[in-house]
Parts: sequence; structure tokens; C-alpha cells
Amino acid sequence: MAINDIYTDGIASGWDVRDASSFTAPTTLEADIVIVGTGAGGGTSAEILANAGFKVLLIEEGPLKTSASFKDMNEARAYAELYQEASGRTTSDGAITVLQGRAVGGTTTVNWTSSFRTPPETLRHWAEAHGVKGWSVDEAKPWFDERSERLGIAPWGVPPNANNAVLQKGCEKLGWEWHVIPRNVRGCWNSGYCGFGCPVNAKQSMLVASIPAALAKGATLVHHLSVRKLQFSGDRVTGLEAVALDANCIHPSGVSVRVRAKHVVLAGGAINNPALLLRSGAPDPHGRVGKRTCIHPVVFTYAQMPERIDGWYGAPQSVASDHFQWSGQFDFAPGFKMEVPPVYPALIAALFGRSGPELSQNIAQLPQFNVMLALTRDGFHEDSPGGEVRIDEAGNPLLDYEVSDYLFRGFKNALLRMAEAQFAGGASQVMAAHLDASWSPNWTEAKRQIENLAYKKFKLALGTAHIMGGCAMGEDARQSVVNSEGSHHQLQNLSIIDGSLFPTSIGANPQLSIYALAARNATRLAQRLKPAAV
Ligand SMILES: Cc1cc2nc3c(=O)[nH]c(=O)nc-3n(C[C@H](O)[C@H](O)[C@H](O)COP(=O)(O)OP(=O)(O)OC[C@H]3O[C@@H](n4cnc5c(N)ncnc54)[C@H](O)[C@@H]3O)c2cc1C
Repeated sequence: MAINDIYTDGIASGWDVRDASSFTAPTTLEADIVIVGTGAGGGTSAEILANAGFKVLLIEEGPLKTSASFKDMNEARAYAELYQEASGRTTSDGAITVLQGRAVGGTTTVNWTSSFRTPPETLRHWAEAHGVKGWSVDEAKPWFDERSERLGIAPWGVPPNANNAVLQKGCEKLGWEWHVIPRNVRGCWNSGYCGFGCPVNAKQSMLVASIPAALAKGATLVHHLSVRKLQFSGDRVTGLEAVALDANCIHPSGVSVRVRAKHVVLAGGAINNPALLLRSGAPDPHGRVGKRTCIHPVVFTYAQMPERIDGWYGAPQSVASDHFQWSGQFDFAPGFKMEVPPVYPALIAALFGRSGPELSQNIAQLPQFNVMLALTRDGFHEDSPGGEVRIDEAGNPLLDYEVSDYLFRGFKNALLRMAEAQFAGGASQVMAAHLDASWSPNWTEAKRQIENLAYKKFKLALGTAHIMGGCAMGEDARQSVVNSEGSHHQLQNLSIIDGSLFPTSIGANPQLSIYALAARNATRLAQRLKPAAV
């Protein structure tokens, strides 16, 4: 069946899409509102602001890659082309793998489609501990309803693939809570390649849903363009300095671009937004920029199933468990959400952390692998304040993230519970993703081993695909970078609208939390600015 490429058709119909790598001379771009970054926050904002009648300019440092180039479903191509630092991003010490998207559509182009509303516990905590106003469960609900409708979000109606079914079966046997994951898809083929860009435009990513809607309303999209600095005068941003990137989207091409707009929206995501503000020397009287960067630190366990389960096929995530998320001794250790990742060969080989025959013998068993992951809820306790973004001499972002004993206790709990669920789900052997671990043939042995592992960075495999915070929202300017609607506390015509706003992690995969908050903030911004008055 032929799949039309949305962008080929759209550009032919007159969409204004420009590739900055083809610019040959210094250029100035102008708009009512410029949006830096085209992911969950930027895409949503562009759609709403363009619909409200503003002349919107969307800037993206990554490439424009569309369904036509996703047809090969090639993991290596995707990691090199569509992810920050070609998937090589880590924390500054190299201990935690950081996966973030870098392409038109941002991380939504490569994400796995799980779409959860912000848990009520998290919203209450933000109001009570972080001075967030106007985003209670009742106030947020209409925005979650509206974005869910817009992006086709509904519980996955197809039986889970065999990888997810292990989690479901394990939870059922143990009497633990589990639920079907809502996904943002329309007409999904259940192929499982979401992480490499959806080849059939079923995933309602920003690439497929909101950016085309903005372009159809007259927005301009410039890709291969990296914003390096904001310029200021008094309490206003007066311009942006950007550099065009070469065709490979790596090095500056040598062409500079200046941008002038009456209002600036930063949507470059957690890590890159704080880095841009720090590089620019933006006012930060209370030293809040980059602080409280949360990552849902993730730990993993592997299981060998008696039969082939081919865990790379089918919706990557369709079952989750919050059994240990909100019930526990949180003074002792954080809560966590249990899910599975897709069993993509390169992803799992990298996680496995070994080499030579040991790696190849294990990866040869991949068709029988089940993998579980736990998203640890960071940012909710004084011993888990999140990390900090800073910049190196060249102005590039670095994320420092310390792992406290409090977090390590949470990781151990999570490994234990996942191993237990895997055996209950039918596994014949289980192993924690830890360099000293080995396959255990039963739960008693796995428990003994996991309890006695050394809980240290570089031994335990740690990763994140959910970067949140660093430009926290709140009403107290001493504690936050922007107010509860994303307006910068010091710069009048600057808003921040993306995952960098969150004062803690979410306790669930964050994309829908970003879509809903971005929809509310962009709508309020449009009301405040009114096209005629910009
Ligand atoms: C493999 C993977 C799977 C995931 N699966 C899920 C999932 O199933 N469900 C879920 O809820 N979440 C998932 N996530 C996370 C989710 O997609 C992100 O949290 C979300 O997209 C973040 O939105 P954002 O707007 O903050 O930033 P992003 O979506 O990351 O967008 C930021 C964009 O800004 C661009 N940019 C940054 N700086 C600049 C600059 N200076 N100039 C120009 N452009 C710039 C970046 O290149 C990027 O394209 C996943 C993430 C990964 C990596």
C-alpha cells in the first residue's frame, strides 16, 4: 500500500519549509512569534499560535526526515540521524545514557507513543511544594481531553505483543495493578518501529499532526538551523543568533542567520533550553536555570523466555504497572512505574554493556528476550533534587546527575520487583542489567543476587529517555525560571513551553503532560498577545 509523504505533498501545495543548509549568504528572518524547537512543546505551540492568526516561524536544528525516509525501518540510520549527538548523549560523567530526539518533530518523531495524563499526585505536589498555580487536576482536565482528541490518544485496543504480555501476566499472577497504555496513533499497523520514525504516519507525532497543521496555516519551518544565542535589551529579547548547519546536520555551514520576532518561545527541550539561556547570559538572578533537571532514571532486567517472543514487533509499550509508584515508604526510596522497552537489537546490545563472545552469545538469544524497565520518580524528595545543566567552554550542554543512596535504594527495589514479575510471567532465567550480574534460574537465586549487587554508577546500567525540568515553572521567582503559564520571570517577551517547565519528573511517560500544558500555555499566550496587537 502506498503511503503519501505528508511533506512532499504539503511543500508541493505551497508550505514554506526551508533547509538552512542550502543558505549561501547571511540571512535575516522575521515573524510575529519565533519558536525554537519543534518537539512536543514547539509543535503544539506552533499549531495553536498559527491557528490564532500569528505569523509563526519554527526553527529546528535537526533535519526534516519524513515517512519516505523511515521506510527502511533501520535502527542504525535512525540513531545517527534522528537523535541528539547521534544517540551518544550521556550525563557529563558518562554514567547515564540520555536519549533525546533531534529532528523536525523533536523527540515525538522517535518516541514509543505511550500517552499518560500527569498523575493527580504529581499535580498536587507541584501546587503544594513548587508554587504552581492554575494546573490542578480539574483545571488540567479539559486540556488533556482536547489534546487526547486531537492526537488520537486512546488505550491500545489490540492485544499486547508478547514482550508486554510478560509484564501483564506477571502482574496478574502476583496480584499487582497493571493497565493498558493509551497511545497517540491513528491507523497503526502494529509493526513496532516507532523508535525509528513511523513509516506509515500512524503515530500522531508533531511531525505528522501539529507541524503540518501550522504549515497549512502559513507558518514557516526552517530546519538545519541551530539557535546559539538570544540578544536582550532591558527586559526584552531583541533577536536570536543562529547558525545554519551543513547537509549532515553536524557542523555549522558558515552561514549565520539573525531572527527578529516580537515574541520568542523556547521549546528546545530540557537540557538544550537551559543551555541556550546560559550561553546567552540571560538574566537569572536566583541561579535557577538548569537546576532540578529530572530524568526518570531507568533500570532494566532481562529475561529469557522458554519460547520465541520477538519483542521488537508490535506496539512497543502497551502494558504498564503503577503498583509501586504511589504506595511505599517514600522517605526510604522513590516510587517507580514498570513498563517494557522494545527489544531493538542495537538498543539492547548497547544496554547489555558487555563485549566479545559474551555479548554475541546473549544477543543471539534476542528472539527469546523479554526486557523490563522501571522509570524512577525523581525530584520528589530532598535526596533526589534532579541534576543540573551547565555549559562547556564552547557553550554546549552538559548534564551533571548525582545518584544518591536514596535513588540507589529505589533502583534495587525496582530490579527485585521486575525480576519477580518476569519469573511470574513465565521466564526461565532472569538477569539484572548490571555488569556483575549473571543469569539466575529462579526467583530465589535472582533475589539473592540482586540484593548483593554493588549499587554504583558504571556497574548498573542507567538510562533516560525522559528529560524534564531545568526551566522550572512556579509563581516564586526565587525558585523558578518562568511563571505557571511559561512566561519568563525577567524577560517580558520570552516564554518557555516544553518539558523543561516541569519542577519534578512526572511519574509517567511525559509527552501528553507536555502537549496539554503547551496547549494551555500557547492558548493563553495567543489571548494575551492577540494578533493585531503583537
Ligand atoms: C526513544 C524514546 C522513546 C520515548 N517514548 C515516549 C513515550 O512512549 N511516551 C512519552 O510520553 N514520552 C516518550 N519519550 C519522551 C518524549 O518524547 C519527550 O519527553 C518529549 O518529546 C519532550 O518534548 P519537548 O518539547 O520538551 O522536547 P523535544 O520533543 O525533545 O523537542 C525539542 C526539539 O528542539 C530542538 N532544539 C533544541 N535546541 C535547539 C536550538 N538551540 N535550536 C534549534 N532547535 C533546537 C531539538 O533538536 C528537538 O528537535 C521518549 C523519548 C525517547 C528518546
